[in-house]
Amino acid sequence: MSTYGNQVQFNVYSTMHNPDPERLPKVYEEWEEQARKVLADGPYYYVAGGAGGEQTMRDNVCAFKDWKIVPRMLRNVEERDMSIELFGRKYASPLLVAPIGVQSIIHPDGDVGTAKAAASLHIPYITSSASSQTMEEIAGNIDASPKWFQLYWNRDREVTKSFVRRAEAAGYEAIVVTLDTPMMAWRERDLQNVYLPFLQGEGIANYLSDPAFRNALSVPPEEDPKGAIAHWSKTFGNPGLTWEDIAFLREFTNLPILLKGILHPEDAALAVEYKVDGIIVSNHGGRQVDGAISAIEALPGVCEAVQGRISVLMDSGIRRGSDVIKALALGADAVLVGRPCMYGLAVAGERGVYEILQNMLADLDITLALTGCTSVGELQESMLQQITP
Ligand SMILES: Cc1cc2nc3c(=O)[nH]c(=O)nc-3n(C[C@H](O)[C@H](O)[C@H](O)COP(=O)(O)O)c2cc1C
Ligand SMILES: O=C(O)C(=O)c1ccccc1
Repeated sequence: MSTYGNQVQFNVYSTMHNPDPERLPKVYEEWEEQARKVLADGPYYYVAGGAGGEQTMRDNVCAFKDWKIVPRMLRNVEERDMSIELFGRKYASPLLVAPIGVQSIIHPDGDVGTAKAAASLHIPYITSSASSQTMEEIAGNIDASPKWFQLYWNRDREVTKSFVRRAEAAGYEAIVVTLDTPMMAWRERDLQNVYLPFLQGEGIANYLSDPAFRNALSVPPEEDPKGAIAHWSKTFGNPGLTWEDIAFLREFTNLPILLKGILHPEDAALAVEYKVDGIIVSNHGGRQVDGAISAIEALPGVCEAVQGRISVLMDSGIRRGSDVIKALALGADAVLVGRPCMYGLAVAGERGVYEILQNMLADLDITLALTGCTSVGELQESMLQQITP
């Protein structure tokens, strides 16, 4: 047997015979602890912090505990397959790397390092509109590996259109429109640390290199960087967005469109009506609305509304293989891994992200087998028991 899962499992276990000289953690929480040690307060809390009192951020992780896996036995789980299909393309596993902006504040390897780590494990990478390196540079570093582009809808529609065309030209295979961030939330940590990386010109590479963005400036960013940053701040978010803008985008591109940040079943139904290809159930890692429902709690209601008509992905709280199992059993087709990759990046750059993802894949493959399944498609809600507090 030479499945993908078996290969990652073998790679992970072989380190028992040849211990890693860097001694990178295997315990997930240790990555978090080490990241805390290597990052200064500003960048650390930018990544690890959430909106308001951070209740939703904590709930995202805790709510997974309300569902317990009930494993099945004697089911011959020797041959396994973690692959999935989305929009007519086969992917090696149900993991994707979540779009995360400003990775230059975490490690000099930045977005390119994270993207390369994902690519070497055949995991799709979602480039953020707020990436530190341009979408073209990131794409150029991962060649034919699967990649999607996350769109922050700019107030200037010409910039938005230009981003989509650039993403198409650079080989991105889907557009993820993030809906939950028309403005930055009330983030007490960042306010206290007086830390907003964009104001230092971090995370705006796609804008500074964009012809439509540059057109709107009276002086080029090279001559007046402060003016360019000020223009970015004024135009970045778009609180005026409505479903009609989604209808416009549907006409504008043939790439699959996913809406990220859906939590309400009625919005999920609207997404179907507006003919997008998928949604991502997410509360942005608890970084936007404190007090919002956790993503895993929202998932069953959303899947019920969608009835399999479009793809449903989820993020916010995925930390281990068993979390992936639960999300898939509750109806997700795939999940996005966010902060864990950033802790890996902080600790060991590209190599750290690779380790985080490889460990999660191996954990997922093993836990899938021990649950009594040979493919992720077999996962269903009847394999979980909900514990009501
Ligand atoms: C530092 C940081 C930056 C992020 N930047 C973006 C972004 O640019 N675009 C986006 O759609 N989501 C962004 N997100 C949200 C992630 O895509 C994802 O929804 C979130 O991290 C999931 O929560 P988790 O990481 O706690 O599992 C960001 C998250 C973090 C932690
Ligand atoms: O910080 C975030 O959560 C986020 O989505 C973002 C927004 C703008 C630029 C960079 C990241």
